[in-house]
Amino acid sequence: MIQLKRGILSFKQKLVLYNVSVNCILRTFLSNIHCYFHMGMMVTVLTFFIEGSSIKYLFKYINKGPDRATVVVVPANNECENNDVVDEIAEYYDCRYLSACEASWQIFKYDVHCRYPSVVRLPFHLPNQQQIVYGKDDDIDDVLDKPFVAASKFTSWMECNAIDSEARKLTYAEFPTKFVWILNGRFWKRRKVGKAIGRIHSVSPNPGETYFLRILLNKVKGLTSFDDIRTVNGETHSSFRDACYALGLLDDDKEYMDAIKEESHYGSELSLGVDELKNLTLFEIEQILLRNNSTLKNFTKMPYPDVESVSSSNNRLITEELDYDIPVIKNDFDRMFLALTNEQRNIFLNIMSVVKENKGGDFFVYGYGGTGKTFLWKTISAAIRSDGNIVLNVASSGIASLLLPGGRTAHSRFILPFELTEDSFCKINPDGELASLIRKTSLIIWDEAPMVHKHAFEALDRTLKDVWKFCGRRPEHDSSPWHKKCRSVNSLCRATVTKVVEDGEARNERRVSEYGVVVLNV
Ligand SMILES: Nc1ncnc2c1ncn2[C@@H]1O[C@H](COP(=O)(O)OP(=O)(O)OP(=O)(O)O)[C@@H](O)[C@H]1O
Repeated sequence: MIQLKRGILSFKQKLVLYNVSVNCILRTFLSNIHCYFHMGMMVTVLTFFIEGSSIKYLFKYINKGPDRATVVVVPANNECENNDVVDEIAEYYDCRYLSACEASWQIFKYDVHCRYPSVVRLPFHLPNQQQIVYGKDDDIDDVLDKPFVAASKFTSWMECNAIDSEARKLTYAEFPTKFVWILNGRFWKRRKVGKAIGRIHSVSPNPGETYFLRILLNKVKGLTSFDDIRTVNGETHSSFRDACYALGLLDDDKEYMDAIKEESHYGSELSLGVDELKNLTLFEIEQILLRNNSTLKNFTKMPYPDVESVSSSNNRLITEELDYDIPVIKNDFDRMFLALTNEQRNIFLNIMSVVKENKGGDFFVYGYGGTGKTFLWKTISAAIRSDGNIVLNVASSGIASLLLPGGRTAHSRFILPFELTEDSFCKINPDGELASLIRKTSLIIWDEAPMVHKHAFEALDRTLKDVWKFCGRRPEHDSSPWHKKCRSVNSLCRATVTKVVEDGEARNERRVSEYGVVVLNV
């Protein structure tokens, strides 16, 4: 932890520097954290330490791209006089500012990025269906005569298998570990140095034969022709699908049917009728297909589920939020609850009493960096989730959202518009799944709230009014919109975090309190 105390920069409470230049500070940092980054970025980081006293921002800032600026280039006075015609194209500059460090790095031609081991993409295709790229004016005969048509990476792999015994020991995906693709000659050659791994691109089951071919390529070695791929135990099958079955790579549905029958003996108390069970199963299949850009409607022989009759418990968002391992969460909660400090425990009990009694309330929590706010959110989330209830953890920034269990950015979770105005609304359909999720939610935790404009809270507030109006459960007499929502069904907490530095502590605290009042008044 670095803190600026009365003009003295201290590093881990050991190193104290007086009147040091930025370079010197940089060197100290570099030697301590074993990495390099831009001078400009470093100064920004230092500024953040000074203002935020948190090492966390170090990691936020090294991931940011280079700064951008709009620069106006004004001609010198004498140029203006001589040149009355303005040539906008000649005056247009598309530039990127390079800091001194980045510029030197580029000048010395150091690697800007590298990946190890390298990944070799392995295309594959059905017979005579290799992809060919050609221009609209190209002569088709010339195109077909080109070497890449006769020898694709995939067909060359089969040719290599025919002549090289080492090659026959490898599947297609393993091939690049021992062989190198020579692009100019269009052949595979044994690898002498280096390391690479192969990846066969995925294929959805929709195209059929291509999908089954991919399954075979991942399993079978030493194939020398398309016929060879379809041959299993000396028998050449008519399709790759049949070859998969013959190899036992695709089992029929019998094992699933047996499992369902067996389960039905144990679950005899289940009250689901046969039709209900069929409908629910079809609904689940439909959900899986929808996630893969398909639908049961594409399969004419398959029945379609009665979606209306499937209860709201099939709301995907609600299911996801309830899909926690409750015994594990309970253990986490017990451990964290015992560790809470008195201060944390008081806040915890205050918030939880509001949640449990369904009273509704708004809370604005702030404290120094590292004082255990995230720890508190985790404990509260575990308490609510272990009771089988829903808590929505959101944060103003993506990085802060990663620290929260099941966290999302507020923009993503509530579909907040990027350009916020005083009339903005979130794109939440009051009749939709997200609205149902919000209505079922016991608590919303919004981390780092001061990082967004108050219009974000106002937009959410307006939208939530619509969401609650839709189900007609909001009491009319209440005066605070947030409160109305909370009180009607759920309790709701907007918890915010900010950092207060020692220098100007009182000023910052006042600003934070003022912001808290603004947010709570939304
Ligand atoms: N009551 C506690 N018992 C044990 N460890 C705790 C407790 N409170 C906080 N910690 C630990 O202290 C560290 C800092 O806490 P935490 O990240 O929650 O602080 P924070 O206030 O959220 O910080 P920031 O504002 O920088 O995000 C974490 O490692 C956390 O696990």
